Amino acid sequence: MSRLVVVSNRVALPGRAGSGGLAVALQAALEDSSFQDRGGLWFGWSGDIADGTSGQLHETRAGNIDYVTMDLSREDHDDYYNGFANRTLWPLLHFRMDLVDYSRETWDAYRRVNALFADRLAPLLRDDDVVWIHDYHLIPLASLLRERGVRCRLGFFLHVPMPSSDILAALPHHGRLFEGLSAHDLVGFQTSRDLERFQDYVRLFGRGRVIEHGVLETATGRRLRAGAFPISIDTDGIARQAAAAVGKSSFKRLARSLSGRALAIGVDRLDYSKGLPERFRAFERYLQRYPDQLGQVTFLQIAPVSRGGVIEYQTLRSELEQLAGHINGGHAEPDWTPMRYVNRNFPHASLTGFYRLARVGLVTPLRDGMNLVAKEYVAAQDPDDPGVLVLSAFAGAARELDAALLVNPYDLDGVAAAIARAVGMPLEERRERWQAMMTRLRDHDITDWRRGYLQTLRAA
Ligand SMILES: O=P(O)(O)OC[C@H]1O[C@H](O[C@H]2O[C@H](CO)[C@@H](O)[C@H](O)[C@H]2O)[C@H](O)[C@@H](O)[C@@H]1O
Ligand SMILES: O=c1ccn([C@@H]2O[C@H](COP(=O)(O)OP(=O)(O)O)[C@@H](O)[C@H]2O)c(=O)[nH]1
Repeated sequence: MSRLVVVSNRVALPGRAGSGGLAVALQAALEDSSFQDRGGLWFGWSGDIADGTSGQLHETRAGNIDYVTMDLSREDHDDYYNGFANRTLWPLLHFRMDLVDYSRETWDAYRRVNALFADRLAPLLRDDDVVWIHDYHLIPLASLLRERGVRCRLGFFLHVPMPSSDILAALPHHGRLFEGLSAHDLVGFQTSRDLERFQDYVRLFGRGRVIEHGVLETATGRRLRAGAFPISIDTDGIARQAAAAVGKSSFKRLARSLSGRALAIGVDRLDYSKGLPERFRAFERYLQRYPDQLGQVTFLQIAPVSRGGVIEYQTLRSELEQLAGHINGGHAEPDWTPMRYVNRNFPHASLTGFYRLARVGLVTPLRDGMNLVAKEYVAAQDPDDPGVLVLSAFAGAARELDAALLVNPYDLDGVAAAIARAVGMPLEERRERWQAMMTRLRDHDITDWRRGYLQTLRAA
């Protein structure tokens, strides 16, 4: 059986805390016991900024996984990660043309860092490896590996949305960037909508052809497979962890602090794609519109700081601080604060308990590739008394979790109404909705995602 080599910008290094669905999901996929005996290599950025130049490698091993990571210099980190990846591609891929940065320097740095990834990775590869490259940071990597003589099977998975082709075409270098994808044997997306939009792009702007659904011919005449592979979670593992969390002090402290009130919870990186200002405003709208429920719900928003070096994220942080203060200032009582806003990162072992305690899970991104928090919230519920998921129709997860209360995150009245409905929902309806979502998550867990993708890649 061939070795699996996973390549991503973000690596979940053993013993290092961090948030973000890609690292959480890949770690779960690689740790799966049914896979462990084959072993694997995870290659990516070390998370550290070097004093000098980029490229210093670090190696470590845990279980059957080798981790090889590379430092970036301050300049490369600023221009590749903060710059082209997170100020150009991230807003573009999340339908935010208004936030796209068009500077040419960061595009050069993006190409340079991808070339360095290729230089360092190519000597580590064997011809019978299966290489699985992840996300928008590394779109050109496969073509750069091919230029360096790499012949093994190469797959790509995009964790974020694929926007409509008209949006992609607004990027000055879109042709050069996206033709790099054709060096892969398989390109995977989160949902069939993302796949369809990519096929439209290849047809309308990429000078390629759709031979049949999921089989494309690019401008260079090369054929590649493309498909939808919705990422998932370790469903049973999360359920077990949540049940066990009830005995933990973090769970008990939070439960005590609610004084019998219902909890609504949001857990998101502090990112404008997550729709946090809209969610805060919708919660305020709920407080205004449903006076009969006033004082019954406490909203806890956990939002660890993310990409703090990027100006748009700094601005968002200030906006949220103001909004949280405004909402509490206007609605708090001497014995009740409607909103709690926390910028800390919590380990999964605590988060799963918080999810289980929450009567309402608020997951309302403006756009999201998948959103694993939505899936984790469902898996963490008590089957006898499950909470209600309020989920944005614009998250990839909404395609599978359609038994949630689906909302348009821009429609504050609609979100407020969904919160009120969730708070008052009878037990029987909560159980029915939860059961439908949990069945889906048990059938399509993280192991199913990894197997489905890799089987298709091996067959491609
Ligand atoms: O690595 P960071 O810059 O700290 O950001 C964290 C990750 O954010 C994005 O996650 C995406 O992947 C999730 C799993 O597939 C998905 O559920 C979510 O919708 C996406 O936003 C990003 O795509 C990753 O590369 C980052 O590591
Ligand atoms: O304090 C936190 C906040 C988030 N997460 C995890 O980070 C991931 C976020 O993934 P998601 O797909 O929801 O969004 P992303 O951050 O990748 O855009 C989930 O597994 C969360 O449980 C965490 O471990 N601690």
